Amino acid sequence: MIELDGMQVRFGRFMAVESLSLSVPAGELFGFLGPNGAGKTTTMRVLSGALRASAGRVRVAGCELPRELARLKPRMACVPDVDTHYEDLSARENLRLFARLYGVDPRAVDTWLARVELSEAADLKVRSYSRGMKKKLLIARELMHAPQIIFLDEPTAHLDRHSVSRVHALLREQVAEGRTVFLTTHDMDEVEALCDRVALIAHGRLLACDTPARLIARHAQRWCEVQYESEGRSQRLSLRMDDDAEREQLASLLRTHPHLRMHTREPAFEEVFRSLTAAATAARGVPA
Ligand SMILES: Nc1ncnc2c1ncn2[C@@H]1O[C@H](COP(=O)(O)OP(=O)(O)OP(=O)(O)O)[C@@H](O)[C@H]1O
Repeated sequence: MIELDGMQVRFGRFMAVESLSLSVPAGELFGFLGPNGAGKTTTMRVLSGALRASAGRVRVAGCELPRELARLKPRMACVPDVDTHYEDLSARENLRLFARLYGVDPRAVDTWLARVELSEAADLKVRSYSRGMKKKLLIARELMHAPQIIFLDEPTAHLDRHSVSRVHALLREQVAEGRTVFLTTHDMDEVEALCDRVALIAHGRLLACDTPARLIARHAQRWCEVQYESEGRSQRLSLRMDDDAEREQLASLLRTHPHLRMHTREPAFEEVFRSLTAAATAARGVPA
């Protein structure tokens, strides 16, 4: 559904994305992650046709970009990280307007208002909406025409926990129906809960691409939290179980402190993100 081959984006002499190659099949929920300024939004703008790549090949839903953008547009949705509503219209009026533009059955408007839990507020002007409500309206507006490929820039930023679950459920429904979802996020719990696969970029370069579970197994440490008494004082230590010296230190403590308390900490995706981005920053000679 998405094929990037050696895609580059330069702004003047600054290289924002450097030779990015990625392949995302149909029906996948794909997360695109990276620290601030990594090149995520820039990449998404290229994929959705808002920006031309400086080099490389870009293919989305069978359309070669930028040449076949007009053919891609009706098959695609793009939920940006800024609101683009008509603020002086109500939510219902906004959706009706876009339903007409997209050639969608107007009855879908009420269905989508209900799906994003905005039925009660449907006739209020969007100007009075909270940021979370505006984001949910934007998602409804963009999903209403059943696009094959859905791009979302931080779709759950500013949403409360209940709304995050609602949006996650909606996105899972989309992929269950064979559509493809490509989203950016800074929320590492969201990555583990939602994404089939993720790509991690920093400084415009791809660092890793795999399932969250495989990335955790490969890049996250297993920790053991240890608590024991020494010279009348309580001591706490976090020891890495993949490090020979620290494993030996634990064995030694177990011999000398039989009442030691310990528990293992499950590795989380947060640690994959931290370790890979810190290594990428160090490789550029910049202090982390
Ligand atoms: N139009 C532009 N002109 C010049 N530089 C730009 C332009 N757009 C983006 N950049 C630069 O390209 C780099 C990547 O920006 P981008 O917005 O893609 O990052 P991001 O990964 O989405 O970051 P964030 O998580 O903060 O949203 C940044 O250094 C940014 O300043």
